[in-house]
Amino acid sequence: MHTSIENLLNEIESFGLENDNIVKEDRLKMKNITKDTGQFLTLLLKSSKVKNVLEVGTSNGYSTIWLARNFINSDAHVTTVEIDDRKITMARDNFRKANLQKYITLHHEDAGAFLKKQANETFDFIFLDSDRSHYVGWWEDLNRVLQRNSLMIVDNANSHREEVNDFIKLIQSSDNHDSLIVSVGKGVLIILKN
Ligand SMILES: C[S@@+](CC[C@H](N)C(=O)[O-])C[C@H]1O[C@@H](n2cnc3c(N)ncnc32)[C@H](O)[C@@H]1O
Repeated sequence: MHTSIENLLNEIESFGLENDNIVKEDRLKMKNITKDTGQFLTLLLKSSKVKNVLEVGTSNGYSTIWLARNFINSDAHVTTVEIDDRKITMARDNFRKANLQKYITLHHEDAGAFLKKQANETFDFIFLDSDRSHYVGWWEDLNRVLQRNSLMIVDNANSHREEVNDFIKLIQSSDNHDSLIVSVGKGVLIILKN
């Protein structure tokens, strides 16, 4: 890993953990992925020919940097969507510090509205880490914009199982998808669209 990006990731990780311990309001928490989830995403991207990642839920850009740093000197790209004004500002600042702006497009928008506007099979990897109450409602569009033989990764499958349970059941009932929950970080649901 590029040393300055590694330092920046460590800084953002520490900031997020400290911030989320102090602030009471849910909206103000960073809720970043764990470092091992970042490493897991890296393994998946490095072992594949993924070109067009969609991340739903940017926060301050910690997971986006984990994703985009794999694309340095390539033509692959991360598109990421975040609704919160303050987090958009923080993410933009962190992408600049990481010098990864050219590999990232940040959309300041509701993810549901964003998904509706995307063409079929636009993305060959999706990382879903947003407001879990919307996942079932977003599924049709998430599935529509994902290419076949591609992965969608969903965080918090163990830490917030009750909130993602209906979504997990929906995926498990599909004949066109294989899925598995792995105990990395907060629990990661891996979905393969066949
Ligand atoms: C768990 S945090 C994302 C953490 C980030 N992936 C990371 O690891 O650094 C979830 C984010 O989703 C955003 N969010 C919630 N509802 C959203 C929506 N409808 N559209 C877009 N973003 C949304 C929240 O503001 C929050 O920043």
